[in-house]
Amino acid sequence: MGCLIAHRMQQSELPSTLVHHHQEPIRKIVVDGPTEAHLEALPLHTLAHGSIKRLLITTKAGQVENALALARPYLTKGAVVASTANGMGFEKAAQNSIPDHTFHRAISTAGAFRVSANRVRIVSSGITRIGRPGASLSSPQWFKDSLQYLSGWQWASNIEQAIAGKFSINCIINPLTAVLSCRNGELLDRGEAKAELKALCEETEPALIALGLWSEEEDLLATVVSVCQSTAQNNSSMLQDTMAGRPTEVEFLNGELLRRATSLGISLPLNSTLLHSLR
Ligand SMILES: NC(=O)C1=CN([C@@H]2O[C@H](COP(=O)(O)OP(=O)(O)OC[C@H]3O[C@@H](n4cnc5c(N)ncnc54)[C@H](OP(=O)(O)O)[C@@H]3O)[C@@H](O)[C@H]2O)C=CC1
Ligand SMILES: CC(C)(CO)C(=O)C(=O)O
Repeated sequence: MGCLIAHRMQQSELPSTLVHHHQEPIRKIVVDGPTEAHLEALPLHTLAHGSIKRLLITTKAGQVENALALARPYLTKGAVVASTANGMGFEKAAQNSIPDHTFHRAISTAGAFRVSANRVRIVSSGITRIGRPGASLSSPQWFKDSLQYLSGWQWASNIEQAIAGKFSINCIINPLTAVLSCRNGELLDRGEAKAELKALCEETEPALIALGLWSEEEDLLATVVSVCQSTAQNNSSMLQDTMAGRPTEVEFLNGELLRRATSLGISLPLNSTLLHSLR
C-alpha cells in the first residue's frame, strides 16, 4: 500500500518520501502498474527529528502502534497522521502512542501486493476515503493542499461508516478465502464455499446491525457477493498473508467482532471457529 501511494504521489508530482523501518535504504523498488516505475525507500532514522508534517502509515493493523511509536520523534508539532490499515480495535492504542497528534484513518478499495521483496504489483488504484474518527469535519486545508490531487482520494466526514462497511465485508471474505485457500471469486463458484459464505453472512449480519456497524437496509450477502464478483481474481490480503506465513489481520476483523458481540451477549460460533483456525 505504501508503494502504491508513493507511486501515485510521484505520478501526480506531489512531494513525498517513502520511508521504512529497516536500517539500510532500498535503492530500487519496481512498481508494476499500467506502466513500470521505480521508487526508493529511505530508513526512518536518516530523517531529522521533528521533520515530518504529514505521515501516512501503511503497515498492517497489528503494527500501527509500534510504527507510530518509532515515528513519533520525527513528527513536527501538529503533524497529521493517518493509517491505511483495515480492521478495528487498534485505534485507541495508536492514538495513545501519538498523544500530541491527531490520528486519521484511510479506507481504500485499492489493490496492490508484493510480488517479491522489491517488486510491487498494482491491481487497482480504487477509491480511498480519509477522515478523522469521532469528528465530522469538512475537508481540512492539508487535504486540499495534497491528497485531494490524487484521483480516487476523497475526504470522508463520516469515516466510521467507511471503516465499518469495509470491516463487515472483510470479516466474511478474508477468513473464508484464507481457510479455504481460494480466490475471492471461487467463494461463489464452489458449492460448499458458497454455502459457508451464506451461513457466515447469516450469522454475522444481525451482530453487525446490533453493533451499529451495518444498516438493516443493506443486504450483507448481496454486498459480499458483489465484492467477490468485482475482485474475483484476487487472492484476499488474508490469503496472501497465510500463504507467505505472515501474521494475518484476523484479530482486528473477526477477533474484534467477537469481542464486541460478546459484550452484547451475542455468540458467533462460525466466526469463533474461523478465528481459532487462523490464529
Ligand atoms: N495492499 C492493498 O492493496 C491494500 C491494503 N490495505 C490495508 O493497508 C495495510 C497495509 O497493507 P499492505 O501494504 O498490503 O501490507 P504489507 O504487509 O505488504 O506491508 C506492510 C509494511 O509495513 C512494514 N512494517 C511492518 N512492521 C512495521 C513497523 N513496526 N514499523 C514500520 N513499518 C513496519 C512492512 O515492512 P517489512 O515487511 O519489511 O517488515 C511492510 O513494508 C493493511 O491493513 C491492509 O489491510 C487496504 C487496502 C488495500
Ligand atoms: C475486498 C477484499 C476482500 C479484496 O480482496 C479486501 O479488502 C482484502 O483482500 O483485504
